[in-house]
Amino acid sequence: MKLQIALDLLRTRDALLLLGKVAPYVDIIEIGTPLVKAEGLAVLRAIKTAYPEKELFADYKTMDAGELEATMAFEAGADSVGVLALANDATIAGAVKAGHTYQKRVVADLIGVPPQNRLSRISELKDLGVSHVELHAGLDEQSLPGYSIVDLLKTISGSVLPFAVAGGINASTIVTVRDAGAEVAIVGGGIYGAEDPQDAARRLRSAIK
Ligand SMILES: O=C([C@H](O)CO)[C@H](O)[C@H](O)COP(=O)(O)O
Repeated sequence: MKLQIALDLLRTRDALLLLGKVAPYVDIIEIGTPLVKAEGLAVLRAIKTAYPEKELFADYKTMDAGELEATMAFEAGADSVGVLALANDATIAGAVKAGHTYQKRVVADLIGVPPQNRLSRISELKDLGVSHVELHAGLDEQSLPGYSIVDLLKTISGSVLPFAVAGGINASTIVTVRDAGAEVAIVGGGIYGAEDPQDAARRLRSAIK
């Protein structure tokens, strides 16, 4: 299983400072939605230039204009881009088309897809040419009483596509995520919110190696 850091920060400078401490422990660098909204395409260029050997994921959460937004991300250096699974099939198909054009990856983010609909939507996404999905409880959902990553993981069992998982993963839960069959564990707050982000990243890496 790969480890992806979600840079949900607001400044490129802070993202680069954090990466200076944690990059050796992660496989994929995610430009978080708040960061790309704050800094635009320049943050993709800056981080790809600083870490050309790392896979760069642009967390666009695209809901419309799939081909255009994916193209923008790919041309700025992203190796993969996120489109919302809730988007219209035409949006998904547009993003997939850009992925083929640039030979890069499109990940469909299941955030907001009701649990009972997830597996059927994954099958539809596969038919639309999507190759990877993300099982995702966002920051707001995580803050609700009773949120449990174990319950989240139950809803992906039987997926016909490889999946990443995001939803408040930390050093105590990452092994459960791996054992559920995830291809990628995405960790944001568990690293950037830790007292010692480098130690947090090191412990996450050693838990799954
Ligand atoms: O995608 C995310 C969220 O929607 C804010 O943009 C996070 O990057 C993702 O949830 C991972 O972060 P943590 O849940 O803090 O690990």
